[in-house]
Amino acid sequence: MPLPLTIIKVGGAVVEDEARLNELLDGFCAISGRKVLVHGGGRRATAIASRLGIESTMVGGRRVTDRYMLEVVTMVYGGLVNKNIVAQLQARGTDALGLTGADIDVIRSHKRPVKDVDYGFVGDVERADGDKLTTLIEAGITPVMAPLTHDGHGMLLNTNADTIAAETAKALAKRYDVTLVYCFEKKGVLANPDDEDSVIPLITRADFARLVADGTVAGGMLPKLENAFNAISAGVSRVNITLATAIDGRHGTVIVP
Ligand SMILES: Nc1ncnc2c1ncn2[C@@H]1O[C@H](COP(=O)(O)OP(=O)(O)O)[C@@H](O)[C@H]1O
Ligand SMILES: CC(=O)N[C@@H](CCC(=O)OP(=O)(O)O)C(=O)O
Repeated sequence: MPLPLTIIKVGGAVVEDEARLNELLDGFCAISGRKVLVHGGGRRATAIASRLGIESTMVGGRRVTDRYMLEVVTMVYGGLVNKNIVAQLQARGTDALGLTGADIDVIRSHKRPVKDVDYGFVGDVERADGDKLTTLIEAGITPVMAPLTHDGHGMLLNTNADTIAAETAKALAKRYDVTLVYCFEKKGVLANPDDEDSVIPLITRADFARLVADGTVAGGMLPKLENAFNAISAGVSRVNITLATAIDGRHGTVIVP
């Protein structure tokens, strides 16, 4: 029986809010056994870019990234957000190591080809290195992954954090019994986005298609669900979308293969 491993992905609204982030990090540290934290920080990047006079454009929940925005996200995700989370985990006695995809070549990608939309410097993942992550994890280290990847030719690329979480989960599912938890500021996937308590307990692919078609699911929930289904179809044992203060797997929305 493979050993259990938990991957928690924390979204931008929680990263942005010190009290909520602290609560999430307390919860993360309380999880026993092997674990990985993946963070976003999209809202922080939008705010800092705006202060620098750079406007943000999102298409289908993903950021269009020109060379100036790439500089901003590199600083914000790889520096500000990642290093603060690592320091907070160290303060709680968790031996965390912050990684972008370029560090130890852990996530390789290529620049997304231009189709209907030119996303600019956005990376589509080719592979995540489960072996190197396993080496770190088995040495007692907790990886903290930022939403940046690289192309192997010196170019950093912006990659949605939900994708980083799914690709990391898939790579680690070859060795571990992986639970992937997407946590954010809502209680789960909502049947009515205006009603915070309208959590859909369980979603199949057919439900997802219907929820997109009727507009119930939109924006940042699109990459989250696309990645959630990708993960559950590729060997990840459990995928859950839930509130950042309810990461024990007993709340929120469960993704069904
Ligand atoms: N049906 C839905 N249920 C919950 N959230 C939804 C739904 N449809 C769209 N959303 C939006 O998706 C957002 C989550 O996406 P995003 O902001 O990218 O989160 P994260 O930073 O956690 O990845 C929610 O804050 C909400 O506004
Ligand atoms: C290409 C792309 O969309 N990259 C994302 C990466 C950060 C992210 O996903 O952050 P959240 O989890 O907070 O949404 C972005 O720049 O917004």
